[in-house]
Amino acid sequence: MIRIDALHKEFEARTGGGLFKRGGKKVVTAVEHLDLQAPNGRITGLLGPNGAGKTTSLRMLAGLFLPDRGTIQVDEIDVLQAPRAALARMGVLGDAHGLYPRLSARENIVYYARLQGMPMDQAQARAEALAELLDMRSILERRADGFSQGERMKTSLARALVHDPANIVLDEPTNGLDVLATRALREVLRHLRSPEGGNKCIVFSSHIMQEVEQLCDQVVVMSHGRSVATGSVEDLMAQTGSDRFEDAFVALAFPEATTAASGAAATDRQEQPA
Ligand SMILES: Nc1ncnc2c1ncn2[C@@H]1O[C@H](COP(=O)(O)OP(=O)(O)OP(=O)(O)O)[C@@H](O)[C@H]1O
Repeated sequence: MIRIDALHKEFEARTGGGLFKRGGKKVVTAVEHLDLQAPNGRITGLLGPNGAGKTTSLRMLAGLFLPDRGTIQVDEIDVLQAPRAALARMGVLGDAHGLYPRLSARENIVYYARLQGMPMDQAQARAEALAELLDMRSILERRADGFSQGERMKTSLARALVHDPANIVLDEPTNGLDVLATRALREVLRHLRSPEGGNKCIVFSSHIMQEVEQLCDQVVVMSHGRSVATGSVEDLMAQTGSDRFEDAFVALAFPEATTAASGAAATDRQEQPA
């Protein structure tokens, strides 16, 4: 189970400048008071437009960035106070897959298992089991440097799952995948969520509505760094009075655009000749 409370992160970004001019600095609030609760046996989607703060939130969850404020707990272990214990309970698939190109898929997985303190025979057995689960037997002995995007994703996912973590965190996992690879990933995530797959707590970020609609039990909509709505796809559609999830998302994530559009429509109606 993952719980995030009042998470806040700002960055100092450089602005302007040029060959003969010094640039300035500007504070960017990437995540502002974010709350999220992701239970076990459920897939929670973090859905938001570009720049909403999804990656920054997941990086803080994975212990890669320190938040300015707020708390993150993984199975009730505080990520800031006990990062190693919290990370041991998490499998993280980041945006940069970071495989060792000279190692085979098997060696990449086994190496990571050994870093987690797993004995060699157990690490090899785990690599075999994950190759079966992720349908990657045919690439297991190949070096990673020629891998396609889908093959890289599978190898990275196997590496993230090597220690059988109870919590799985994925940042835009379907980026660059074709329809078959996307389907395969969806099936794996559904399996991991099920009692047979271990009732995992799965959190993934996306800006693709269909992805979230098909997979998530719960959606947290992010906009401008904040969580602006939480609920099932049906809840969010009912909350916004929308027939389509895309409309619900636009109404929640871009309220200013929706208000402006309905204002313009009202003006148009008033200006219609009788
Ligand atoms: N290292 C950084 N320095 C300065 N600004 C940053 C940094 N990392 C993120 N930001 C800013 O924080 C905001 C949130 O970025 P983030 O990458 O978390 O969004 P996102 O929802 O993952 O977007 P996308 O879907 O485009 O990947 C953006 O305005 C981004 O420019």
